[in-house]
Amino acid sequence: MTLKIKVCGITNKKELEKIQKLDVDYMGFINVERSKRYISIEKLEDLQKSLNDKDKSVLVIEPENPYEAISKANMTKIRHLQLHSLTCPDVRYILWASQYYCNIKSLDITKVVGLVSNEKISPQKQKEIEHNALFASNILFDYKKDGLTGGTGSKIPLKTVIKACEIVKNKHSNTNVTLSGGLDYDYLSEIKDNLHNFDCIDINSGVEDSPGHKNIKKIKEIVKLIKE
Ligand SMILES: O=C(O)c1ccccc1N[C@@H]1O[C@H](COP(=O)(O)O)[C@@H](O)[C@H]1O
Repeated sequence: MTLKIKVCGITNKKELEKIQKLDVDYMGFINVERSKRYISIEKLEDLQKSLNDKDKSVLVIEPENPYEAISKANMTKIRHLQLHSLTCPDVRYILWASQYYCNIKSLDITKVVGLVSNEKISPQKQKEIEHNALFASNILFDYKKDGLTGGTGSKIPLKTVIKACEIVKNKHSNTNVTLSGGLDYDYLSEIKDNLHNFDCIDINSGVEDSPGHKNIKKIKEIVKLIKE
């Protein structure tokens, strides 16, 4: 299977239109207030009108509870959610309640799991990864700093994230794994031979001129490196 590419943190129509012409599989819109790439639900709805393939949209959120996640999926009609908060039972509830109450059939959930820079995965972290692998359709591994994930621009040690990926696949081989955290062209070139471990890569701050402003040339170089 070819490695998929998600470009995250798109904030404006001009860049969206250029990015969607590239061989990119997913486009992420960040509705997390603490983010420098934050966009409101209203702006997001407007951007969605310029998208040729709405199935490529990913709504990146950090909800306080499952109801907030369901409500945002309902409002935006985006069927891929990337959750930077909540627990496994919450994810289960979102999947059930979105079908039961909102008639949302196929909600696709990416659960973000934060990893830190020390190389060992603790038994507790292993459990967290295994539980998430059972309920989410995709696990996104990101660098965790001060208890938070998202937009840190920092890389997870490769050994650690490959081990984490093995834990997911051993628990539930159908669950996809996305590599994230400070990915840029130079790093991706360096680790190219290890990318077969993952289903998708998520590029964000590593392809920007400034937060929320994507450098199309940098994205094109990565697309060429991965897809050609
Ligand atoms: O990018 C942000 O500002 C952000 C803030 C809050 C939640 C998620 C955010 N982005 C996601 O963070 C990862 C890694 O980004 P980076 O490559 O380290 O900049 C990526 O999945 C974005 O989707």
